[in-house]
Amino acid sequence: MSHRITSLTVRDVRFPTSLEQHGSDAMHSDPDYSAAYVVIDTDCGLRGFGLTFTLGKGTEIVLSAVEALAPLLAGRSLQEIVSDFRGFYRLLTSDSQMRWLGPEKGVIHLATAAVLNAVWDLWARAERKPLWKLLVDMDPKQLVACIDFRYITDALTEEEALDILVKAREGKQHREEQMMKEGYPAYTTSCAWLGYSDQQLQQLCTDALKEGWTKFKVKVGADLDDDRRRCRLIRQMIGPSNTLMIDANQRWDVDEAIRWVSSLAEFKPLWIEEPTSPDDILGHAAISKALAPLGVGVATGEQCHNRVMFKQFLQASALQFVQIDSCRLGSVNENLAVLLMAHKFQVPVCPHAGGVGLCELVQHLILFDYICVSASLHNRMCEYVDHLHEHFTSPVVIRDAHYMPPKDPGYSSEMLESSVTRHQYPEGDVWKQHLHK
Ligand SMILES: C[C@H](O)[C@@H](O)[C@@H](O)[C@H](O)C(=O)O
Ligand SMILES: [Mg+2]
Repeated sequence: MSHRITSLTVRDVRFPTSLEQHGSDAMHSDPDYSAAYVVIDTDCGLRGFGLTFTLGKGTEIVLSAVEALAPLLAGRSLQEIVSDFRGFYRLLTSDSQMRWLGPEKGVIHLATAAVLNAVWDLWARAERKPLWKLLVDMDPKQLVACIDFRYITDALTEEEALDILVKAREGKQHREEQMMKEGYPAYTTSCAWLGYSDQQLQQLCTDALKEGWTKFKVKVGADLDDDRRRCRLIRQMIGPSNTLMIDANQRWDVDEAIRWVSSLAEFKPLWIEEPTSPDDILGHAAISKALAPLGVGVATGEQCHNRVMFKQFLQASALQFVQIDSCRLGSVNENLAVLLMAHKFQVPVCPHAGGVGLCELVQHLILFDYICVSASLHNRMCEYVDHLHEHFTSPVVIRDAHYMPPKDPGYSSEMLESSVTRHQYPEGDVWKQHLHK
């Protein structure tokens, strides 16, 4: 079957999460978790669903960018796209007029992510496999053919990428079975958003410990005394052997970051996430160097806009944890490049998730990473946030603080139509209520 694309629609879907301070951090005090939600229709009735994540205002700008890319898909068949996926990725990212808007960064790249996520979903559905399994079953040559190596060959060549994938075939079957049984380890960020009170933090942390969570992330960066109090509280609750991470969401200058984190080091965080501007590679390198003696690593990636940036972070030893994001990078294609580079540089990948739909999507990528690339769980875990899963047709399944591999065909990116209609901005019922208050 050809699965020829007949139309692409995109909708502005917003959830009023800021009302309860869910998702709040030192830079984003009122996030309304939102998505530019894409649906691709084909002539045989099969549909592909994709999204990119936003924080509310400005989602309409992403919608315009998606609409600008849409003609590049019209009339093409799925086969035509995936048989030269590298070429199609390049077509989308290198349009000679639209690339001026990026290239491969900002709103236009978020749009690329949303569109290509829908194409990957369509492909996995056409193959009747969850996306992670589609990737796991793909031949290394076919996987490599999805990646645009332009700008990264000084760090990773196509031959090296192929070699990594071929070598990792050993033990692959066993790792797949292990994932089916145990799932992929996760950590939770749901207990300690910056806008939560100490009491709320204590209650959520107590509940999470009961549910079997052992790894916790706390938001920091607005006020040092508050941070010390909150980190002490959570460290006392989780005990010395559980894992604590801290996340400043880009709040500091480089020296300030070093000073601030040094004074939180007694609480033994595994990493400080986004200490400074996500574009400051040398700044992150300086912070990494200064904090290494204290046993604190640097993590970043949720706003690292493309593979070229990740390449330089890795080359400059500027990060110790790579946080890929399913909706920031150019979909699976670009994420594959980053997973393979991280493996070459021997830096663990701990994906960014949460938001709306990010857990649903990125679990597929990290399962693939373990089964077919890294073959290691050392210092590795995938973020989990307990919001908005009920709006998806195949929500994540967490068992004992592990992501259980999705079974439904696709990229787990389809939202319930009723949720989309209710949350569409500004005409959905949820927004009519809020906007008219
Ligand atoms: C605004 C968002 O909730 C962020 O705070 C969130 O993505 C966060 O950085 C995270 O690491 O989960
Ligand atoms: Mg973060």
